[in-house]
Amino acid sequence: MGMRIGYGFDSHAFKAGVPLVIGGLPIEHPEGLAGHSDGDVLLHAITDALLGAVSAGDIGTFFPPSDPRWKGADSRVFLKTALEEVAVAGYKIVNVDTVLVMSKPKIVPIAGDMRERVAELLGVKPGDVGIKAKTPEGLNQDGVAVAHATVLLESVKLADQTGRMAAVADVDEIDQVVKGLVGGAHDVSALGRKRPTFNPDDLT
Ligand SMILES: Nc1ccn([C@@H]2O[C@H](COP(=O)(O)O)[C@@H](O)[C@H]2O)c(=O)n1
Ligand SMILES: C[C@@]1(CO)OP(=O)(O)OP(=O)(O)OC[C@H]1O
Repeated sequence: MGMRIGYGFDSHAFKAGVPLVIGGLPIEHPEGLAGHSDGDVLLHAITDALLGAVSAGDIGTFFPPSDPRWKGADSRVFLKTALEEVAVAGYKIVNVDTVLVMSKPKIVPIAGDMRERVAELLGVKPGDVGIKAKTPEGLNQDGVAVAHATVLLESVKLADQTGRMAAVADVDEIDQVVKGLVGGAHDVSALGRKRPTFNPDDLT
């Protein structure tokens, strides 16, 4: 089984006097998000997408809202646990895509910073994280922030094999270039590169 997808959704109501944190990024805004934890709607959706991708339950099964330990908790803790579940299952993140739905604040001006923050927390490149935003037009939900997240995972074993196959391709390509330059057959083993053995049985 090489690839897995996951989807997560969350919503929190805006509340005055609470700091606003979305995607681990503190944002200047008169209201924050109410919740048992810090209310980071985006990290909660990504956490659920990761857990769902490896069939490991959901955020509430690990961190029940009835447990006082998670009162005011930093949502990065939830995300870290989900990342551990992904690693234990033998997968790594290919990319993550998200949609935030809220009337305010405007997300696009801070989407670059948010993308970098989320990528850092996930241990991936900013180019592997999508942050998009919509207003809840016609939904009568101006006091609410909603987040949707999808993740794609690949098996670490398969990733290693792909890397090894690429290495084989590299050696062959170099061999062709060298042949073109010096003419005739050329033994790439003389270049000190070991040709990795690829066993298709490893792909099961
Ligand atoms: N909180 C938001 C909501 C929207 N945007 C940007 O505005 C565009 C138009 O949104 P509509 O929901 O009116 O279609 C949207 O595509 C985003 O670029 C935003 O930055 N922050
Ligand atoms: C994160 C938890 C932690 O108690 O509480 P909330 O901050 O209320 O967030 P929610 O998205 O409703 O998920 C439930 C809980 O697991």
